[in-house]
Amino acid sequence: MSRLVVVSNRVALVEEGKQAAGGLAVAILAALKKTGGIWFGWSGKVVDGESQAEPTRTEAGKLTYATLDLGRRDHEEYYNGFANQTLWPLFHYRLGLISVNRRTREGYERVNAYFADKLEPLLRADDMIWVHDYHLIPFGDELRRRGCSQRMGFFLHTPFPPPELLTALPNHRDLVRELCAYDLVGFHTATDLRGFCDYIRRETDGQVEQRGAYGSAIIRAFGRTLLAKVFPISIDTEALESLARTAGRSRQAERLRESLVGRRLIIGVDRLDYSKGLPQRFAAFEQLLESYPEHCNRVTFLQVAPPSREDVPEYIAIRRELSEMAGRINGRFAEFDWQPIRYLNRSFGQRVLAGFYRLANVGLVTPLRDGMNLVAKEYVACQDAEDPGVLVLSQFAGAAQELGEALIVNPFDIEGVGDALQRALTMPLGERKERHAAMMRTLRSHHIGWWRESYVDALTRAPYDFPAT
Ligand SMILES: O=P(O)(O)OC[C@H]1O[C@H](O[C@H]2O[C@H](CO)[C@@H](O)[C@H](O)[C@H]2O)[C@H](O)[C@@H](O)[C@@H]1O
Ligand SMILES: O=c1ccn([C@@H]2O[C@H](COP(=O)(O)OP(=O)(O)O)[C@@H](O)[C@H]2O)c(=O)[nH]1
Repeated sequence: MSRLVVVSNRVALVEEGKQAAGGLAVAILAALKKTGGIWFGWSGKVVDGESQAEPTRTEAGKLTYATLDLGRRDHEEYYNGFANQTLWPLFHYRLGLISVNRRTREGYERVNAYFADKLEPLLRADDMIWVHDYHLIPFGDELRRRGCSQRMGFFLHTPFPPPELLTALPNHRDLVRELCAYDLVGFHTATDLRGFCDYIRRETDGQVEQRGAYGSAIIRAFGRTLLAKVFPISIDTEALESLARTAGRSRQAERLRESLVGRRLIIGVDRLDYSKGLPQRFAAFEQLLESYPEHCNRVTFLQVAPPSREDVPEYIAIRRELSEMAGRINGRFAEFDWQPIRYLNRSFGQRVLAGFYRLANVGLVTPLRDGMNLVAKEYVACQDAEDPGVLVLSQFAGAAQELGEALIVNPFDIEGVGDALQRALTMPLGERKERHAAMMRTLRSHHIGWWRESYVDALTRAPYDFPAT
């Protein structure tokens, strides 16, 4: 079996014997432990001056972590700049928020080239290379320029926008050409795959041949043949189910339960990101209290929102906006013994979250656009099958394409989400159980191991030499 080399912007260094945080880290570690290999990327540290000259290597059995500290300028232009102020809003359909400038684009290309310089000497001829996310689109092309002919796959964790939006980016063609340097390009949903195929058809001389029931296409473009395919990421369903059974009785979950003194609980858990639709969500909760005043003093909304990408101006703005909204709504509806919104700018570990999900009558997941949204899946997996809560889910989260039994909402329709909350809070047990059971069937078959194995299996078969039709 070939060795696997995983490349991602963030590397989750896990101490021997300790548990990795987050489904993606668990999946990648499981894949790497099987085949042995390297996990390469940014260390998460920013240093004064230049980026680190040589990677720091940490050995853990058959696995080597190779990480690089980024210099301040590289971090600013590559991560804060082009990745998070251009590609992130563009890929989340937010043209009004994109900033376009040559300096950050050059920084992005420079850091990708520098990463390729540092990984190339560590590679073996029969390695399989799996690159993750929008930070690293040019990375495969950079390796190819250095003569690397190994099998290379890319997985995009965000949405891929339709060509009408993508063409707002200067030099958009270069970015898509770089994507075509990979042998396999994975997306979360059929919508994302369609955006990519439409771009190839409309903006290049390339050809698209659609295949497969679940969504895949052979792409011939820029002198290369590659497979583009849908691989919806998921969670470790079984592990979360068993975690939630005991986590519901943990000290923190008990404290939360006691603090509610019999009130119902709505929960939201998101990075503090404008893509997550938090202002609209707060407004929808306000709408619930306004339209259905019987819930006043009977329902609490807990929103966990750890700050994210704090150097980027749009993230500073959304944080201010949400604090003001929470203050205003609480000021309007609170009683001396009840605070309607508990808004927390901090993160919690998976075990605590599992206990909180288990207690919550409603999981409220309303992004304006989201690649997948693992929180939606985690909420469902953590419910008690005999008395499950209800998932209210945005139609614009990738997860909605699999979890059709959730209450699917349009997050821009504040009154509609308010009504969905009312429906969720009053849904009869029989309907709750049916919806939950159907979603669990999906999550049990499409779990994180299935995602990882399907992707690695497809990459193993590269390079693709499909006969032209
Ligand atoms: O690394 P950060 O800048 O702190 O951001 C955290 C991650 O956010 C994004 O997550 C996406 O991946 C999830 C798993 O596939 C998916 O469910 C979600 O919809 C996406 O938003 C980002 O794409 C990651 O690279 C970041 O590490
Ligand atoms: O306080 C928190 C908030 C979130 N998460 C985890 O972070 C991930 C968020 O993934 P998702 O796909 O929902 O969104 P992203 O942040 O990747 O855009 C999920 O596994 C959450 O359980 C966490 O561990 N602690």
